[in-house]
Amino acid sequence: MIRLAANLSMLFTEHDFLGRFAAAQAVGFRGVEYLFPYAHAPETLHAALDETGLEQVLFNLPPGDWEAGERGIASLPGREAEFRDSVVEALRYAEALDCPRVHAMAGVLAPDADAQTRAAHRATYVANLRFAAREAAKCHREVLIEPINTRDMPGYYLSRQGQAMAILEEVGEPNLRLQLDFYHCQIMDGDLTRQLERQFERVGHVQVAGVPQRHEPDVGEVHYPALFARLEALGYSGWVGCEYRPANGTREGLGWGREHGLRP
Ligand SMILES: O=C(O)C(=O)[C@H](O)CO
Ligand SMILES: [Mg+2]
Repeated sequence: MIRLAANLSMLFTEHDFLGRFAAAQAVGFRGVEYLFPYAHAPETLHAALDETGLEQVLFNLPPGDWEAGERGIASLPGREAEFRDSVVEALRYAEALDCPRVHAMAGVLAPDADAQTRAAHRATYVANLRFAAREAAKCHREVLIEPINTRDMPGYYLSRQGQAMAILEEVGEPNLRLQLDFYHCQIMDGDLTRQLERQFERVGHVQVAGVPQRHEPDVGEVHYPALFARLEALGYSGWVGCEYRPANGTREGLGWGREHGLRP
C-alpha cells in the first residue's frame, strides 16, 4: 500500500502554513512533510498533527542561511559546530513531533572548486553525517541524504545516485539512509526502476513529482504507476512524499492519487 504524505511547503499554499494540515487531511493524506519546522514551537505543530491525526514523516535539518542561498551545511568545512547544533535542534523537533527521520542537506560547492576543496567537502560531509547518524540512533531516528538536481539547485554538493550510495557506504551507519526523489533522479540519472531496485535496501523515503515541470506526478515524462507498482512489489513500507508544485490549485490536481487514497 502506497502511503502518501503531503509536502506542505509546496501543496495547499492557498492556506497559511498551519491551515495546510487540515486541508491535507480533508483530501485523504495521512502524513505530512515540509522543509523546516523551526518557525513554529514544537507544541504548535504537535497540536496541528493531533487535531488532524496526520503523521509527521519528514523535515529538514536547519539549512544554514536559506535566504542567502545556502542549501544545507553538512559538507561545508568550518561549519562543523553549527552543523552539530543543527542536528541537536532537528532531533529535538523530531522527538516532539514523533517524526522518524530528518534530512540533512549537503550544501553548495563552488563550480570552480579545486581538488583540495572537493576533498575537504567530502571529508567534512562524511564526518558530519557519521555524527548525525550516531546522534539520531540514540533516539531511534534516521538521517537521510538526497541527491538533488543541479538545474534547480546549481552547485548542490550531492547530485547523483551513485555518489549518494558511495557516501552511505563510506559513512557506514545503518540509520543513514537514502531519500530517493524520483524527480531529481530522472533529471540527473534516469533509469528510475533500476535505480530503485539497486538502492532499495538503503531507501528511507521516496518523493515524487512530474518531470520536467515539477507539477503533479501524472504531468510529464515519468510513468509513476509503474514505479508505484514496483515499490509495492519490492515491499516498500515507507512513505511517498508529494513534493510538487500543482499546475493549478492543489485539489484540482489530485486525481492521480485516487487509487492511493486521495479524495479530490
Ligand atoms: O529539494 C528537494 O527535493 C528536497 O526534498 C529538499 O529536502 C528540499 O529542498
Ligand atoms: Mg525532494
